[in-house]
Amino acid sequence: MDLLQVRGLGKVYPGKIVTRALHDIHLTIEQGEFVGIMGPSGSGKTTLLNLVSTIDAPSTGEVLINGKNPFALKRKELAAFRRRELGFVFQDFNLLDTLTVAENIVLPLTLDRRPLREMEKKLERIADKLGIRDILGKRIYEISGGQRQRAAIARAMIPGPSLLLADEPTGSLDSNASRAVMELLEGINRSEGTTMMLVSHDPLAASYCDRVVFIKDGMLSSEIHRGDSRQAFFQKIIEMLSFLGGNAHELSSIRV
Ligand SMILES: Nc1ncnc2c1ncn2[C@@H]1O[C@H](COP(=O)(O)OP(=O)(O)OP(=O)(O)O)[C@@H](O)[C@H]1O
Repeated sequence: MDLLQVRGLGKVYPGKIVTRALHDIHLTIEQGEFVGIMGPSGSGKTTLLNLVSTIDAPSTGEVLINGKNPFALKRKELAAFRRRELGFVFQDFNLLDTLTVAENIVLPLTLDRRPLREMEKKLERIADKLGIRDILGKRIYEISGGQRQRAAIARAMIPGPSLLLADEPTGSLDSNASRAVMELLEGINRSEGTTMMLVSHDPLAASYCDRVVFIKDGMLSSEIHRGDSRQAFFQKIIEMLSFLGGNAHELSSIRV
């Protein structure tokens, strides 16, 4: 079943200099698929993620999530749709520093006014899954970057979203923490069947996906599938990035 359908999507940013950031994008992501979006700086990756996540509205075309067009919803319905159907993971974690890990994780359920018992049960389950049970009482400033990202993933996953959207989730992490975070995302994708879309410059992170779609100059340029070997996929991703071009610094942080 198709979880995400992007049809003829385009985005033009108006202004003194008009920027056509995306042009006629067609992309389908199946239920349970883990898809990476890569491309040179300025190619339109974040714009695509912002349109799929309903943060920004398209200039042309449409986005369907579970067959529903979120842009057709009223403001309140859209807020509820976002809270229940979509999970977000960001490079800089977006956690509230003065709250505990547990308070941060249950925040989406608190906003949805879920019963306390349900929150506790879900918190326990997700904390076990992400290996952060022993830090639930700590405040965000007391934990490491890798632990912060795990807490952010737990917060994104606790409502049971249909689609998890991750924007450079390893961008602030060292290679060991990056690997651990990607293994967790891959594990959740496999065990919970959550569909995932990841935007990243990091070939290591992208190599955990089932498929990587490349964007260049606001258009889809190609896609490659993982197959059995993550190592071979990693190599293919690097070759494709070199082929597509971009700035040298984008490839300078490659971690094998
Ligand atoms: N709010 C905005 N207003 C005007 N132009 C924008 C806006 N956001 C992005 N752009 C432009 O749209 C194009 C695509 O930007 P986008 O951020 O989607 O690229 P990206 O692939 O995510 O880049 P990076 O890898 O550097 O994050 C760029 O030319 C950018 O300058």
